[in-house]
Amino acid sequence: MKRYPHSLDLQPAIRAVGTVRLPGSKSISNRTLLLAALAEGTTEIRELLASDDTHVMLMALQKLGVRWEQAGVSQDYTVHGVGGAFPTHQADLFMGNAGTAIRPLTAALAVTGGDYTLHGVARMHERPIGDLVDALNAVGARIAYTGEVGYPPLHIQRGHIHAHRMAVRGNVSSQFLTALLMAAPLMARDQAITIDVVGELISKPYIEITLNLMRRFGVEVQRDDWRSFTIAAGERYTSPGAIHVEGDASSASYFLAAGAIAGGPVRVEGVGRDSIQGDLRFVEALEQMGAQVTMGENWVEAASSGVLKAIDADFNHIPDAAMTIAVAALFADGPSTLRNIGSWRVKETDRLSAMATELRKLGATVEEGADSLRITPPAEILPAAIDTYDDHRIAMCFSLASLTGAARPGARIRINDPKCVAKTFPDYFEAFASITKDELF
Ligand SMILES: O=C(O)C1=C[C@@H](OP(=O)(O)O)[C@@H](O)[C@H](O)C1
Ligand SMILES: C=C(OP(=O)(O)O)C(=O)O
Repeated sequence: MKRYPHSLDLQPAIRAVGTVRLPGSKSISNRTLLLAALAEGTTEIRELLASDDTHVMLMALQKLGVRWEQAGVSQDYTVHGVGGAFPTHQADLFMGNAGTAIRPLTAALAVTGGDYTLHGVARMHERPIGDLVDALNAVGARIAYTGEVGYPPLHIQRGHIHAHRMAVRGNVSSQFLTALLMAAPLMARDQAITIDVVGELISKPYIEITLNLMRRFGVEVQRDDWRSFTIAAGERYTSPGAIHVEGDASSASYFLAAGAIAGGPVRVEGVGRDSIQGDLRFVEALEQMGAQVTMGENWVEAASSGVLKAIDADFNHIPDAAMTIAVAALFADGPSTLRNIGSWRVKETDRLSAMATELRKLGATVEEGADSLRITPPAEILPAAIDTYDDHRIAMCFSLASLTGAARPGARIRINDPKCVAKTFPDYFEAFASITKDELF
């Protein structure tokens, strides 16, 4: 893995311009790995993301007896599907801090049967999983907490699943519904299964990614809006042969915001107008702020010729990319408000509180609500050492404060513990350096 120093100093840059080839989508990579493992047949996965989160998924699948090979030093993998049940019935699995690994694997292991323990880094043991465990145990799974109730570590034993209807709460994380949807065909052997969402569902576009990939692996889900999802009896995953992983739209947000703040154009390659990732809707927020965005089949570009406009919007549908808007708001012409982002509190860190603290270091006035942030930009961005809380997105989005916008110049930014970017984007700072210039041409 990459080596970064304990802290990284970013000099102010007066222009952002260039092209970045994006790493693969985390959400698509980890879903594809699991579906390929569960499917009948062999799947070629092209351009899988290389990062901590995909590493824990690959290692877990290996421990579960799934065979896969990497083609040389490329990010192309061959996964030999096991056709429903994992060959290894006992395993201790380290999940790091990957929500996209622990949640779907918990459901898949609980319904296929065996004796498994799942644990992760300290923060993983503070991230809720109770709604998913409740939904599974209610239909006969046997999942126990070995630490605090409601949180990993988990001990999964063979249960007796008898379900034609399940219910799951959707207001803490959409990953619980994603996990049940992906595991449902493993349960729906003789009868259809309906999953009802109880209460509000957050982060909805991630469910579209789940349904899209399930469809590519041969399983069609009938849905009633966002309320209930039905998987017919006898559906099973079959390999589509090959799957190409799109570039990561959340990772794209940093470069596109750089183009919007500091002139541009900045182009990202690997994701484009047919993307299945909701985070691409981040560009709508950039446009509202006054940036010019253009999009092709496999690229997106952002530029700006003036002062960014303040924004007041609901960001529930793009919780990850919304962090990028919070830093872009430093360059706006007035106070911005980000609403409906309460899920930030249960991610890599309490992101609402951490973002407020770090934005204040740069001179911003920040009001932290229960599920919102109001950011008033400073007259001048102050030099600061940004703490990253082991949160890759904090490390990445605060790099933007080193850019010079039309409203105010960027500052000298130190990023403490930058290596946390390895969760989704190990080469982030090299890619960022490649588009920042300290002279106009
Ligand atoms: O399903 C997914 O791939 C994800 C869903 C989102 O989580 P929540 O549903 O918990 O908001 C997002 O923040 C996370 O990075 C990836
Ligand atoms: C919330 C995130 O990750 P996870 O998939 O672990 O939930 C994230 O990547 O911002």
